[in-house]
Amino acid sequence: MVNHSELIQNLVSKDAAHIQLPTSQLVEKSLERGEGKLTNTGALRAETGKYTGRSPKDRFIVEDDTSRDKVDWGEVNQPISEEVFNNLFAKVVDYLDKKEEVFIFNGHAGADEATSLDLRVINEYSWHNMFARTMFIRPETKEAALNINPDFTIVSAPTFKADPEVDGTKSETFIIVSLEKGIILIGGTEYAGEMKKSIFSVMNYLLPEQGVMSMHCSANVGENKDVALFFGLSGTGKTTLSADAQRELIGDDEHGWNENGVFNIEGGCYAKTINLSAEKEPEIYQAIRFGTVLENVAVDEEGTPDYDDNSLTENTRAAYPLDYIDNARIPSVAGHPNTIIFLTADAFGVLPPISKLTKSQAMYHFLSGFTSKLAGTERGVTSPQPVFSTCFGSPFLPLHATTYANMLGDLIDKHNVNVYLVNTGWSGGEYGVGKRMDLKYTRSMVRRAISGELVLNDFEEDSVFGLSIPVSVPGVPKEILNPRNTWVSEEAYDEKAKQLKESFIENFKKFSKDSEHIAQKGGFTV
Ligand SMILES: Nc1ncnc2c1ncn2[C@@H]1O[C@H](COP(=O)(O)OP(=O)(O)O)[C@@H](O)[C@H]1O
Ligand SMILES: C=C(OP(=O)(O)O)C(=O)O
Ligand SMILES: [Mn+2]
Repeated sequence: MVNHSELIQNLVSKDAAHIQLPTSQLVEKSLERGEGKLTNTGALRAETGKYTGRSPKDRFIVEDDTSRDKVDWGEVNQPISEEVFNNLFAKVVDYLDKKEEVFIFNGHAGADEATSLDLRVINEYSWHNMFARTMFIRPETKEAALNINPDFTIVSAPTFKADPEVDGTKSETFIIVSLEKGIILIGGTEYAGEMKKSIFSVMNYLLPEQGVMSMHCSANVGENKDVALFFGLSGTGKTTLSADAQRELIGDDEHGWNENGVFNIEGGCYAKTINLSAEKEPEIYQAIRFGTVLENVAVDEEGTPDYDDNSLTENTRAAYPLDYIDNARIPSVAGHPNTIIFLTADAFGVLPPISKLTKSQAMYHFLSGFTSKLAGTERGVTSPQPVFSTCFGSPFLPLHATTYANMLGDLIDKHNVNVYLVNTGWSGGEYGVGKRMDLKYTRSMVRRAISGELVLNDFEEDSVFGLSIPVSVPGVPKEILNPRNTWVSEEAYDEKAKQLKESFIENFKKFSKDSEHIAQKGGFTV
């Protein structure tokens, strides 16, 4: 019998356990241990070796009495036995116990106190602990942190490699969530994003049970208290578009929505830095300083980061505390959203750059979750791959998609929310022919949607998907609004659009008969 809490307690009380080190000491430790390098921005820079993105094929949920009847098992939520988990857990803890040092952070996930999760992160690496300290919510004092009795504990040992034959994993890498024990076990990968996304998955399991909607979205709020949400799979623009000098940032990736409004789950942001520039993304650029962790960013001998260099990965990242964005709202809590934006990076170049959705179209597109997996965030993805990622976040959803969709539908109704579909992907042809939508145009469109001006607009209906396309948006060339006009050949556009529509229909078949009415109202027949 493995006594999990006793084993964790042994690690925590070990002499060489560094508990709740402040950022400066974590930076010092990381440098002293040779884990990273200080850049001339002040940010700490680390490399993650061969895993520069998430490893979804190595992610499991323990199948036990708690999870068995609740989790939507399948390719995303792969079951693993209690026995495999227990054996591996004991091995990993023993492995860490033999290390000279371990790093421990206590904190929270969820800015709403009623549903906040108390957590502890035990790391082999100092820079990982700095990442955890940056990305989760930091308790106000060290004393408060030490008093935390965690609901969930992450145990991360990147240099521990599993032997699939012996350990029952699929490879040397594993991310295993035990909902019953409140433990997340990570080994074989140094990609720091696994930690934050595993806690997000846990919140996506726990919040709906408490009647709270959980969402893979960014959020910001304007002077008039108008809240906007941006849903989207990785790389579609959640972080970029939510950082806006004219609006307060609530958070860039994970939120809950309860009877009072929305709240951030995290205490930091995790921005993509590929091709980052001060001109295009000033808020993010200036957030890269002491206290920020740069992951897989190329740095020259003088310590200057080169954000255009993708030699290690497309998925280069910066993790910084929320308050490094000037106008961040902390505690990150706000009222009910007025506008919801679904971000899609359409690699076919077929969907309009912005369209207004009816309530049922919104439900249809939320369940479909059409977008592309962009290069880098998941292992093995090197060019945009069209994908249907239900709720724009299927890798992180333990429950059935309709649980989240029903909750969102009720909230949209209740709060009379305007919903837009925004294509931040390709225009003028598919990937390889056309080019990615210009960020400044996307920003203009999004601003007009949020300000409410677009609702008053004239719309034309697109013939393929029945989407309402505004006929004009100030600051945006008219000819790009209807994608059909941007292709060299209209016939080629029609052909591609037809193909995309068919894949929408095919994909929607996975939902039950109950969802058919959504498809029909969404402008499709199943
Ligand atoms: N039209 C556009 N809209 C949004 N982002 C764009 C656009 N064109 C290029 N990008 C780039 O795409 C990336 C979006 O990444 P990010 O905002 O981090 O996505 P997410 O937070 O959804 O994972 C950024 O590197 C951004 O500069
Ligand atoms: C960190 C990730 O997501 P995002 O790009 O949405 O922040 C991820 O998917 O690993
Ligand atoms: Mn992001």
